[in-house]
Amino acid sequence: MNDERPTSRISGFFKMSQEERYRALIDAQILTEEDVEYLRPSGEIGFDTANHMIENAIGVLELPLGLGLNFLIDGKDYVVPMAVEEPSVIAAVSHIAKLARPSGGFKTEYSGSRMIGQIQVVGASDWDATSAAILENKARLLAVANEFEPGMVARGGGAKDIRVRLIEEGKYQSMLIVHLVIDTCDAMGANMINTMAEGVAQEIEKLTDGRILLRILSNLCDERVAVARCRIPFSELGWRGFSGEDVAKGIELASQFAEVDPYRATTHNKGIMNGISSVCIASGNDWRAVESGAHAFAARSGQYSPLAVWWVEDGHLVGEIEVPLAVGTVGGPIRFHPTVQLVHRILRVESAGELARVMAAVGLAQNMAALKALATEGIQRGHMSLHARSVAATAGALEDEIDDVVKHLLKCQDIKVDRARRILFELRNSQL
Ligand SMILES: CC(C)(COP(=O)([O-])OP(=O)([O-])OC[C@H]1O[C@@H](n2cnc3c(N)ncnc32)[C@H](O)[C@@H]1OP(=O)([O-])[O-])[C@@H](O)C(=O)NCCC(=O)NCCSC(=O)C[C@@](C)(O)CC(=O)[O-]
Ligand SMILES: NC(=O)C1=CN([C@@H]2O[C@H](COP(=O)(O)OP(=O)(O)OC[C@H]3O[C@@H](n4cnc5c(N)ncnc54)[C@H](OP(=O)(O)O)[C@@H]3O)[C@@H](O)[C@H]2O)C=CC1
Repeated sequence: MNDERPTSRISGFFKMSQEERYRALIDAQILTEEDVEYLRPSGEIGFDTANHMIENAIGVLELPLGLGLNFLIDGKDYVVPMAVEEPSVIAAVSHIAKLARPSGGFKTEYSGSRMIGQIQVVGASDWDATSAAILENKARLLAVANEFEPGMVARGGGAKDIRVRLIEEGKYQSMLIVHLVIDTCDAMGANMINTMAEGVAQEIEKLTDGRILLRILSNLCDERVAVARCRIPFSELGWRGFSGEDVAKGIELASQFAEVDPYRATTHNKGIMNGISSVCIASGNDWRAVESGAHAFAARSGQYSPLAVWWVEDGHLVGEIEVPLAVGTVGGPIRFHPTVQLVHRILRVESAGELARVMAAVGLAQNMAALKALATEGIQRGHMSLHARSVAATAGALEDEIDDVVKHLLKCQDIKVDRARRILFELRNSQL
C-alpha cells in the first residue's frame, strides 16, 4: 500500500457482490489480498447474513461472549450471557451476584412495555383547537393506529393512549407534540411504533390547519422501567481487611457522591451500562437505544443523576436501580442471528419484561462491584489484574506464557503492551 490516502468515493458499492467488493477495495488500495482473506466471514454469520443485516458489508467483527454467573433473581437462577470487550466486567457482576445470593439475590419489578411514538404538529393557527380536536378523536385515532399492527392488538398490545404536549419556547415557533402510547409486548418496538405513528399522522393532520413533520418513537421510554434491589447484611460484606460495615458505609458515601455530582454520576452510570449494554449486545438488542434512554432518564430531574443508589439500613447495605429498558425477546436480529438465539436459550427468559429485570439486576451488580472496589482497595488491583491478561495476549504471549507475563506486569505496575513485549522477550530468552 502506498502512502497516499485512497479515495472513499466508491459508487454503487452497495450493489456489488462480496467478491466485487473485495476486488474494488483491493484496486482502490484500501485492502490487501491478505486483508481480504482475513476478513472473509468464516463463523456462524456468513457474508450474506451480514449483508442482509447492514449495508456495504465486508465482514464480521467478533466480540468475546462470556457468562455472568451466580445470579439469583426473584428466586430463579439465571446464567447471563454478556458480550463485551472490557476485562473485569463479567468477573465483577459474578462476584456481586455470588455475594448477594445468601440474602436472596435480587428482587425486581417491571412497569410494562409502554413506549411513546411522537408526532410533531407545526404551523397551526389555534393550538387549543388542535389539541381539543385530537383528544376528542382519541378513540378513533387509536383504532386507526391499531389497524397498522393487528397482530399487536391480538396479543393485548398496540396503541393504548394519546396525549398532547404544547411546546412553546420563545425563540422557536410553537409546536404540538402528540404522544401515541403503545404497548409493544415482547418487542423492543421501534419499527411497529414508527409504522403506527406514520399511519395515524395522516388522520391527525386532518384535524388541524397545521401540518405534520416528524413521526418517530422516543427513546426516552420512561414508562418502560425496570427496578432491581438487593439487601445484603454487613456480615456478608467484609473484604480485604475492611469490615462489612466499612464496606457498606463506603458504598453509601460513594453513592452520595454520585447523587450530588454529575461528573461522578456519569462514571457511576458508565459502570452500570458496562453490565446492561453487554447483555443488550449478547441478546441482540439495540444498545444505543438503551444507552440514550438510560442517560436521558438519569437527567430527567434537570441534574444528571445516578441510575442506582445505595444506603445503609439496619445493619444492611441496600441498593436499588431504576432504569428504562426498551429491550425485546422477539424481532430485530433475534429472528435470524444464530448466536443471539443461543444466548436466548441460555438466558431462559420468557418475556421482554423478564429480560429487562435481569438486565437491571446485572446493572446493579456491576455498580456495586465498582463501588466496593473504589471505596476500599481502589479499582486497579481487581480490574488491572484482569486487564493485564489482555495486555499480555496483545503483546503476543502464548497461552502457556500469559500467567508469567501477567505476574511480571503486576509486579512492576506498568500494565502496557510495550512493557509486556519486553517481559515476553526476556522470558523467552530466559532473562527473567
Ligand atoms: C475483579 C474482582 C471480581 C475480584 O474480586 P475478588 O474478591 O478477588 O474475587 P474472588 O477471587 O474472591 O472471587 C469471587 C467471585 O468473583 C468472580 N470472579 C472473581 N475473579 C474472576 C475472574 N477472573 N473471572 C471470572 N469471575 C471471577 C467469581 O464468581 C468468584 O466466585 P467463584 O467462582 O470463585 O466461586 C473484584 O476486584 C471486582 O469486582 N472489581 C471491580 C471490577 C469492576 O468494576 N470492573 C468494571 C470495569 S471498571 C469501569 O469501567 C467502571 C468504573 C469503575 O469506572 C465505574 C465506576 O467508577 O463506578
Ligand atoms: N430510535 C430507535 O431506537 C430505532 C430503532 N430501530 C430498530 O428497530 C428494531 C426493533 O424494532 P421492533 O419493532 O421491536 O422489531 P421487529 O419489527 O423486528 O419485530 C417486532 C414484531 O415482532 C412481532 N412479534 C412476534 N411476537 C411478538 C410478541 N410476543 N410481542 C411483540 N411483538 C411480537 C410483531 O409483528 P406481528 O404482530 O406482525 O407478528 C412485531 O411488530 C431494532 O433492531 C432497532 O435497532 C429502528 C428505528 C429507530
